[in-house]
Amino acid sequence: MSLWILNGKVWNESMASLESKHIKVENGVIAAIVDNNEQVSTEGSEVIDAAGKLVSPGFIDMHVHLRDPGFTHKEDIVTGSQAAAKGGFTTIACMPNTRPVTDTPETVKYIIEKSEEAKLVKVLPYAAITKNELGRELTDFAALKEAGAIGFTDDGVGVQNAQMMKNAMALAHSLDMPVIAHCEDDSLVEGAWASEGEFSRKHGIKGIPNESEAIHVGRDVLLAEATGVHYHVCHVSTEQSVRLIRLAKQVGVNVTAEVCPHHLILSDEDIPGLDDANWKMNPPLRTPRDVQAVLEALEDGTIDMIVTDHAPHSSEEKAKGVDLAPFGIVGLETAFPLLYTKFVATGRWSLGFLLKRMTEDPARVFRLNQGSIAVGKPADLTVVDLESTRKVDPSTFLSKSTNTPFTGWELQGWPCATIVDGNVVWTE
Ligand SMILES: NC(=O)N[C@@H](CC(=O)O)C(=O)O
Ligand SMILES: [Zn+2]
Ligand SMILES: [Zn+2]
Repeated sequence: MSLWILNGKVWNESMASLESKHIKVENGVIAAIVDNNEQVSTEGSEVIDAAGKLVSPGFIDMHVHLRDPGFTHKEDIVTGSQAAAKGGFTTIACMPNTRPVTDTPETVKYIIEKSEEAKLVKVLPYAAITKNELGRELTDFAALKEAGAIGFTDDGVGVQNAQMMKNAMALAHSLDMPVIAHCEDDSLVEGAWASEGEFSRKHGIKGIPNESEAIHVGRDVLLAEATGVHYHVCHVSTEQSVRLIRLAKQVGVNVTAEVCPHHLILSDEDIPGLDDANWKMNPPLRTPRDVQAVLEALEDGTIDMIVTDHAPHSSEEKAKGVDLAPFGIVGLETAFPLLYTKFVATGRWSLGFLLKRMTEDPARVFRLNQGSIAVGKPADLTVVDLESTRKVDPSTFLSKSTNTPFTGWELQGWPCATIVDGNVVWTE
């Protein structure tokens, strides 16, 4: 079965411009890319008319919570994959803070099998560093790798003990696997939910200091240097973390990092008040100074990629109020239009830069055979209508959850079709 995607606009990095192309897909693989003024025979093929639309490598999101097994009232592998497809993502990596925690080969295999059955997007499971993410005992890294885990992380919590982290890194390195870290020192956080800044001062609430994140980043880049492991920092949110990662990269430590759209776009000063838990996430929205720092770090390559940290929670859970509600916001269905509207439409970034940080860079860092449009590559493609504008309306989300602070935002550049291995898995 073959497919032609006709007249789509493909980003050409060397020309820094869009060029109209016809793309042929055969057996799930890109078979030809030709100039759109060339005559092609589409007889017997499926055809997608992409005239006027962007055709991008499928977006890759290395930080997603699918909540399956165990918390399927928030999300499951199918709905999370549908939300990903609607957001233009063709590959997602899912976090192990499920119930049970993804700390055994059986749970890793369950995720792989269920996502393969769903035939939607590619789902790459992370496994936990410690059993039940309790920080007490390492999981069986070799068996988890064998089952298909792509890296180790206790996302949701920081690994508090330095020796435990060092042992994890040494073992992961011996298996040629990365360690992905949620950086948070519990002793510096205790009960707070918002950042130490204007917002916490104005409302007289306890704040989370920047050092709670950066202290783990500093510790871990030293441990990564000592062990040689590929160490990847989750959801970087502070100026101090950026400084440490930049320095570590300068001296050759094998460290990479990610940032979320909300930490690039919102600060603590945007939080409307104390009654909407959709502004509560971990790490918290930091000060405007931190927002500038992570933005500049993404731009100069200190931070390698953008991820959503899609963290669905039910409306009932979020209605418990800011102190009791769980941390986290959904992200898959708004990420691209948010970033396009805020940074590309305003002229701060080129379109190519945004696409690179959402495709080629995550593929490079995690050694995935995706992230570019080239003959012989899997036909994982996203079609985007860069002209379309629409308001964020959570009632249209395919995710089971609607916990977003972006409701009502007028955004431009919505995905309109998502193709995985040559199959259309979502279309408007
Ligand atoms: N980011 C969040 O606020 N929440 C995540 C956990 C995490 O990513 O640390 C979750 O699992 O809900
Ligand atoms: Zn985390
Ligand atoms: Zn997370």
